[in-house]
Amino acid sequence: MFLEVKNIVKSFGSEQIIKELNFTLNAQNTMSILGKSGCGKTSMLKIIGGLLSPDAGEIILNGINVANQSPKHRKIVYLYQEDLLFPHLNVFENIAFGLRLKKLPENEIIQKVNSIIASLELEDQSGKMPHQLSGGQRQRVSFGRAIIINPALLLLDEPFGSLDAGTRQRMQELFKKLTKEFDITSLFVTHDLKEAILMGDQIAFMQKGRLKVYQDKTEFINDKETGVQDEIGFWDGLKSKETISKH
Ligand SMILES: Nc1ncnc2c1ncn2[C@@H]1O[C@H](COP(=O)(O)OP(=O)(O)OP(=O)(O)O)[C@@H](O)[C@H]1O
Repeated sequence: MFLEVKNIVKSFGSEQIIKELNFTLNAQNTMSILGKSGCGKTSMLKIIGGLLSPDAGEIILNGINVANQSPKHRKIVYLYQEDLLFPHLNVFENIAFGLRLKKLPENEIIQKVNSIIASLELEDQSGKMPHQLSGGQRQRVSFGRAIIINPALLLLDEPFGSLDAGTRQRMQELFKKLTKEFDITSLFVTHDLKEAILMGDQIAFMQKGRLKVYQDKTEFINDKETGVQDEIGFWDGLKSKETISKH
């Protein structure tokens, strides 16, 4: 198993916000995590990424317990909705940043960055500064910056939350393509039911600090707690009202 999270617990004061977190994830798979506001999703990602210390538990990544390692040693990238691009660097340099830190030869940097820019369909934007880009384009640059350093695990916190429906759909398709192309393993937090189903090889639902991982999408869809049945009921109700009004 590529990622094993074992018995993670976390409290703030008397409030236990993460309760016995246990799950596993195979390499090159995406787990969608759905849950209401305040249920503990961001805290869980921050613990796995090393930005928040758990009170107890283990995070085993590729056979190594990283729970006590600093964030920069974990090879985990945490990407959230408000992407953080360097405002004074253009698209190419924002994406190249991680490689420059590693002091790779210039020709290798150029080749790698241009190849990612092409995969992200950003060829025409390469010289632009972040403030000259649309929200969806900025989000793609963030992906590029994350992917180019080959993270062992990518943590995505509602990455498409601020995008309009059409851009969001294109980003979902692009993300699917890139995860295959770059062998990415990821946890994908979303508030959107459809997105959770589309993006995840596995689906989990968080409620009051407890994570329930489903065996398959059917089990997730049939669980009344997730809200999928209410959604289906809503559309079915609308359809039958239309049928009645047509007659
Ligand atoms: N630094 C902190 N100190 C005290 N309580 C905190 C802290 N950070 C988070 N919490 C609490 O922990 C709980 C979980 O917060 P978290 O941000 O993980 O939720 P979330 O599921 O990501 O919510 P959202 O979907 O709204 O982003 C909330 O009750 C929140 O108030």
